[in-house]
Amino acid sequence: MSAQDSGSENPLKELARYGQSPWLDFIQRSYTENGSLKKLVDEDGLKGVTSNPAIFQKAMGQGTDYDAQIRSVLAHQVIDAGALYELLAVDDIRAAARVLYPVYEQTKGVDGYVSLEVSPYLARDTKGTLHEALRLWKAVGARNLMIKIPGTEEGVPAVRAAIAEGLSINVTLLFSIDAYKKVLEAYITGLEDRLGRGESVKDIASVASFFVSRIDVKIDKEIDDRVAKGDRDSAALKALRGKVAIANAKMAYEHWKDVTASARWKKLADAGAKPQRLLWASTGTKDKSFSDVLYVDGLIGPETVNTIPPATFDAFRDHGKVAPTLTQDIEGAKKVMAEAQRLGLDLDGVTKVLVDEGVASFADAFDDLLGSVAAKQAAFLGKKVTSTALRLPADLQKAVDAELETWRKDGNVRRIWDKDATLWTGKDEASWLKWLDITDDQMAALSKFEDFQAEVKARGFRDALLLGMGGSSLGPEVLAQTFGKHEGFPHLYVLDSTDPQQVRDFEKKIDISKTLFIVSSKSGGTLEPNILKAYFFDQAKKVLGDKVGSHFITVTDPGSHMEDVAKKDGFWKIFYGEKQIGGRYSVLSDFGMVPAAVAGLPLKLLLESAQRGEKSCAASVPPVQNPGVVLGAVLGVAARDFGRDKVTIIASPGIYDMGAWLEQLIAESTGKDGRGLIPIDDETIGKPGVYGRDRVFTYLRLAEDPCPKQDAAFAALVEAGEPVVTIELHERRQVLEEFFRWEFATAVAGAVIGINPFNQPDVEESKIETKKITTAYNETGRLPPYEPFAKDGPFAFYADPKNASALGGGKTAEAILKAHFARGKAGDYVALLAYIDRDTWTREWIQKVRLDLRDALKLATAAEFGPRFQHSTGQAYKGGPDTGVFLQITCDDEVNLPVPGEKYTFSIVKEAQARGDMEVLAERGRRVLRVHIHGELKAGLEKLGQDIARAV
Ligand SMILES: O=P(O)(O)OC[C@H]1O[C@](O)(CO)[C@@H](O)[C@@H]1O
Repeated sequence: MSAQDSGSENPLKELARYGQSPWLDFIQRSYTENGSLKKLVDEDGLKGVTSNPAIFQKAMGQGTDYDAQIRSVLAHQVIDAGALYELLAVDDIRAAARVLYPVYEQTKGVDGYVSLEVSPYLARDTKGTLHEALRLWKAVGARNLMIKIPGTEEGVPAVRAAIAEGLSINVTLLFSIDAYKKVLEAYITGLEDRLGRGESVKDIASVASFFVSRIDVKIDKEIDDRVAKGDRDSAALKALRGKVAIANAKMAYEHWKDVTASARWKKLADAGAKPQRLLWASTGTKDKSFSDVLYVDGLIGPETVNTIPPATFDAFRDHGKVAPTLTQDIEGAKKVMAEAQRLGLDLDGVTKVLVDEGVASFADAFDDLLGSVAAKQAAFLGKKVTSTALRLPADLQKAVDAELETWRKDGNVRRIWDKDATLWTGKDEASWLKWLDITDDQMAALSKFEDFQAEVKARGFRDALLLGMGGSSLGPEVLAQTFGKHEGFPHLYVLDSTDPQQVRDFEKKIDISKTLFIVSSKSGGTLEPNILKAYFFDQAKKVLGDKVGSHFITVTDPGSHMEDVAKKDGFWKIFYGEKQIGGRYSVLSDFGMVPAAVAGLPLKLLLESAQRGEKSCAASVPPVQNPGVVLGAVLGVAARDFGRDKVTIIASPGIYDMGAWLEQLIAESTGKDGRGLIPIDDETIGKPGVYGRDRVFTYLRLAEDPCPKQDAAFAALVEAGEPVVTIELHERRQVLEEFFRWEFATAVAGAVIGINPFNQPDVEESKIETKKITTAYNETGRLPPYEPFAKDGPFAFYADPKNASALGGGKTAEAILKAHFARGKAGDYVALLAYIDRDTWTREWIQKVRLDLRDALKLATAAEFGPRFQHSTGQAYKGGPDTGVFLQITCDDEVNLPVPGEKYTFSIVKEAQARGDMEVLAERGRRVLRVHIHGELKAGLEKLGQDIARAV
């Protein structure tokens, strides 16, 4: 017969007679909304509510309670999973606090509290905990709130500081008397700090959450194990089962009594301070052989709280026994403790482990919770965000899963956002991470770009020509190619070549008198944008006279040479880059935003898409749900553990140019120290049989305009068991989301393979070699001599002695090419490095040749134009894995153009760049051959293509 059936008082209510307040260790929106919580207050004398990450995980991770609010938040905000969780949690806490507020008033602030825990990730971080405690306190804004802080070594100083700040604190995860003593001391000292400053201590409350049942679980297990092994103290050990936790709690209470009786406390009490009450937590019975109300029945005493899980709460209402047990039989409790010590039960060890496990399990629960929120968010956003499907061979998938779990356990996503360089090589990585939150800054500065956009429109430019290399041109090129010309705005062209023919081609496309020139260079010292600026400034001056400067703007880092040039030449505007963002990570900084503004693109929408990318990769999004981490883990693990280091990028025709931007990002970031990923961009997809076993295929599929041929080819790859990552962009502007995601993924892949993804140590070398040659030319008017080792028809072949001798002495083009390509073996790649005009015809030509090579050799191929690729994939070719077989292709220039102020011409620069490139490749022991085409280029290329096809 239950206590209530028998007509006696409700045991829960009766607790009050002995000075104990029952709180509920549970919170759930529907429970608060449907009046269940209020009913407990009214009928059971409930006096408080506690929550923790595990409780929220149960509440939010399952069911649909929160769906309506999530949808409405997502309709108005671009937000990350952590911030979204917090909005929901804060609302829940506020709602529960409203229900409990009458209790708070009636008890004059002794009871009626609702607890909200700081992020469990901060359990070892004093500063972070305090900051978060203050932030949450403000966010909830309820007097009857308690912020929950773990009583770890690092948490204790935060408790003191938070108390001193006037917060009410619930100190959680206490298992040992020692830890509890420190917490009580922190509380008292915090109050004293306030008093010392002349501040009131009246409105502050605190509880110390002493965990009970978890101790028995551990100790009883130790007992059972020893008994099972036939311990000679078996009988004595068994007698302690289910007793140590309560005895331990009683000892804590004895300490509390001593301290609150002290003169030190009396001083605070006289000033109106409330004692920090002991709160019994973890009071659900785990061992079914014990009473289900063991940890309530046994711990009833004055000025204490028991926060009771719902099932135990119901059980206690039904058959709880109310008696002043906490202060009874203290001698017995002492004996239990002494006996435990005599028998060698390791209570100290157990309580230490329990703290670590407690921290870890709340962190696990929080990961789980944030993962559920992130997954829900992605599902509700639907086509507003890109979606990703992995189809990986089982062994790769397994390794990726393991990597993701390691990332979760180690909190690596947070380490990225915390700018922890030790995630990579522990060098200067932290100084290169401003790209992480640049999008938020840009959004805040939106009006600056919109005003500029309006000015550009008002000036009626017909064309815009961006001059830059690598990170300063490839992002803008994607924007220009993907979004096209916008009514009322100039046509955006991007020029990143020193090939005089190509420079001339662009000059012909534009009307100089109606062109806005964008000189784009982070360092401001890069050769190409400088000489291109010199050339076009000179040309424009002929047309525009003194007004020439008003047709030029620059995007460059503060203090750069280009800033000086722009000031001297009276440029219309100077936009600045961020010094803490490297070129290839700069597309969401002004390096992308300025050309986007010029081209008349919808800036807010684009930034919103970029922000979606940023938020989906936020510190709060656990690895499995984090699209940047997942992609980075796949690419990193595939390369590191499976030799699948050729990241093959295929994009739908509408967004094909993404590949060129990705090439630089991936290659320059990861290709160093003999390791890295080799991007294979725009290699027409073939049948599964044409590939080696060194690929990961990434398919950027534009769902609004897909290519059926690509779809079918990818389906065949999946069928054949190749690793395929399909990223679906539902609309074009999601390229901005993907910009961020790939930046993040590259940083992750860099950590997985163990390199610094933010430097480019090998690029500099070829620049130095180039400079030597152009300087020599300026001094002598001639290029240094350079002799081919063989000639055949229109072709002259060059190589350093080592490479030349490796080619076996063949004299014909076919024989030389055959010997060269025969050097490639499984797992290698072939790269065509063409220092020629990059136009439709040459692009088709190079594409055909690379496919001939791929299909014959079963090797991955790269088709690159110089000097463009030097600022992109060049780093990986020189510093990455030694798996490249390079054919450099150069030509006589039919057209040449002067470089104002220099003796050398564009043609000389291009030659110097090709030689510099070749020299460094050779010096690094790479397999490289140069073929120079004399005479007419098209005929020469056609013949070269035929010779290559015959050779392989
Ligand atoms: O913007 P800048 O400084 O002119 O540099 C252009 C490109 O050159 C590189 O330094 C490589 O040479 C890239 O990293 C960079 O994106």
